[in-house]
Amino acid sequence: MLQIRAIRATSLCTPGSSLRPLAPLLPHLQHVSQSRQKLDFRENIPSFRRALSSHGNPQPSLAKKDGSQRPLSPPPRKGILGRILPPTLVPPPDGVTSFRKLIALAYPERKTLACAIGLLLISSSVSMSVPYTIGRLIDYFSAKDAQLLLNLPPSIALAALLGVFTVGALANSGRVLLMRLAGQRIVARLRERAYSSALQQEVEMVEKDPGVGDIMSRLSTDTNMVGESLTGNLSDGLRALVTASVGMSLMVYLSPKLTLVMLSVVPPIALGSFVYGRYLKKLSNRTQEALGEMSQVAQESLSALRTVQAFSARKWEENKFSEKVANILDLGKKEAWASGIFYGSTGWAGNLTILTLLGYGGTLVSRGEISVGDLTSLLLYSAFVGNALSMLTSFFTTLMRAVGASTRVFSLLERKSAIPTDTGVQLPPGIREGVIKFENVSFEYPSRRGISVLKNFSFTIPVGGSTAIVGKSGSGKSSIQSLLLRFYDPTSGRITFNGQDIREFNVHAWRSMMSIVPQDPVLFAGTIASNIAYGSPETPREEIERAARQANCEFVWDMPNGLDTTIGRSSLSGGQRQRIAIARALLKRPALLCLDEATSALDAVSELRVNEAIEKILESRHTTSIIVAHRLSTISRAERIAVLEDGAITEEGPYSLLALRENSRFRALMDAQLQAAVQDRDALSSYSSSLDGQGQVAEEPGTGAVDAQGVDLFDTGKAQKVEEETPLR
Ligand SMILES: Nc1ncnc2c1ncn2[C@@H]1O[C@H](COP(=O)(O)OP(=O)(O)OP(=O)(O)O)[C@@H](O)[C@H]1O
Repeated sequence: MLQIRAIRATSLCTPGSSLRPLAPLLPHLQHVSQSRQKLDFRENIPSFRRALSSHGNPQPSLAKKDGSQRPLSPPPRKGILGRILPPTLVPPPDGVTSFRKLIALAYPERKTLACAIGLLLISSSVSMSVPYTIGRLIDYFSAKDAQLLLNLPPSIALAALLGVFTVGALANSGRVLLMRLAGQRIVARLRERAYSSALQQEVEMVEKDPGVGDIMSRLSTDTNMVGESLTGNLSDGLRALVTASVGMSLMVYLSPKLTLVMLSVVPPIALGSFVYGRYLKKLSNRTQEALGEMSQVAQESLSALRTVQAFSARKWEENKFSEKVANILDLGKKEAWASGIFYGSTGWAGNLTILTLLGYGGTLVSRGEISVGDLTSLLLYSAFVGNALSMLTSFFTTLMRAVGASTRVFSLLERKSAIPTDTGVQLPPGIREGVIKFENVSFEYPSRRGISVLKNFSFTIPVGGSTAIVGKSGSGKSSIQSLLLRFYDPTSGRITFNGQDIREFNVHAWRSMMSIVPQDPVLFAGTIASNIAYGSPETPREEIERAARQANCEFVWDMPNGLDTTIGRSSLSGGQRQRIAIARALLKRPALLCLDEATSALDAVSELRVNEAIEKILESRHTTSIIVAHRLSTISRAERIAVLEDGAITEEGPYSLLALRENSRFRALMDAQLQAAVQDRDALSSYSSSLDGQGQVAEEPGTGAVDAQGVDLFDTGKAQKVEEETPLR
């Protein structure tokens, strides 16, 4: 997930009937929680609202001060309720939609679930026969004329009962097994789809809002909750429903009067369950959000453990994490209180019912209206029914949690990226080369509206050759590359390729022509070979090897397993990672290469090896290279230089021209490096003379400054490499 930019760049790219009366309220519950929390990105990310309006949202909208859009008129209210009730009372369709989507998720498992439900009916029927059988047994042993089972001899009747119970137990095992299997498959599908959707989102959404931690929690906890509620919970709910309805019918059959007494406690419990379920759903949504924030904090600090330890910031990080944990704990406490009160009061109501049944039932027995066996069966059935009702409550609360969790999963699953990946035209076949133009491009980062990075930026990148973009740190050099790679789209203006707006191209097709060498290349867990062939696992071994040699990855052959050496995120040095990234880029033979040179200083030999590798790319006439350059040694190798200041190009031309022009913006910008180069040159001269004339250093033309590889940085012709050993700095 953290490596989403790299991945992008390589173009990888009928609920229980007892609940039916509550169904119309579900959307309302959901609406309440959505309005308080950031459950749905579509409602909460200004960039997403903007994206909706710019990607075919038919609703006319007005721009708000913060740059977001607000609809000109509220969406039309549909349905009879919509026309009769005031807007605040009309349940929004989202909740029901989520509910339907949940059911739709289980659809592929319909056969397994149907079998499981069949087994459930068998096992429940067997369970429901137990209280009746016990009643018969008691009457059989206490009264001489009573029958045990269908006038059968006792031994056969007992054997038949044993057989029935065995069948019930087998059916129950089968039900649990099938439900769990279906649940796991639903979770697996949901995770795969949600992950795929996350990989297709624009980088801003994944990197910033809601962030990696939140998405991870959607992929793990939320999906699990959804799968569990659709299978295990659904099965338990159905079982409870069967138990409650069959139990109740048998109670009516045994004694309608006693059943009526029991029913008097059901409505208050049902109401309590509903209120409790509502409250729990709200808490559950907030807990999931808080968990996401906690993961985000942990993920951030653990992935930067070196920095945390180097700055002895453990305590500080612990405090940040504790804050998030405390938030979850608070919510957990609220849930604990609600559960305690709820279960305590329902238990108390249950016991009161049993007492009433015993008192009133005893009177009926003494009057001879029912037998002792009947009273026993009734008591057992009422326990069964009470248990089933509490299971229905937990079914309802789990379902509410699942609806909350599913809203979070669905909002990720169905989110359309601000940079759509499934639209746009393919590039005309064979067209790999073309002039790229930035036409009056202005750009602001979605997370920093109001702060212009580029202002009316116009710039032409000719076919082939290399262009180095230089400018102060933060001047927007990398942003230009991000726009080219379509990690973002311009706020206004356009970027064209052969005259066509690049937004019209399918983003995968566009990116497949490009390659990047980022400032701090990311390596994935795997072998060096798999990292070089990233995104193209079928690449022949010889090509991988050739690319590695071209990119000067000679260090690979010093490793125990060469290209098959397993590496991780940080198991190589910066210079080595850059060279692997260059090999990766060379292997792709891109039409357009964006290279963001590392700012960190490399030792002279590493710099030489990296620069030689870069030069291989620059030499390719089939690749147009755009280099965000920091080191003079790299800048001097580019054919053209563009100086970027205050979001616009202030100077453009070949290196030889800009380096020698008095008062050029380029010289002002690179002054410190040029001075250092002159000093290096002096040091080099005295070192050469001390070697008794062994080292030859070019004196003319230019000012005499050379870079670490002996390239004359003030050469008025194309920078020439001095034929000598790499000098020491
Ligand atoms: N993802 C982002 N979200 C918000 N602002 C950003 C983001 N990336 C960069 N910026 C800001 O945009 C401006 C330009 O950044 P950019 O990385 O393009 O500069 P740069 O010239 O490449 O800098 P450097 O040479 O230090 O790499 C900076 O002010 C930076 O803080």
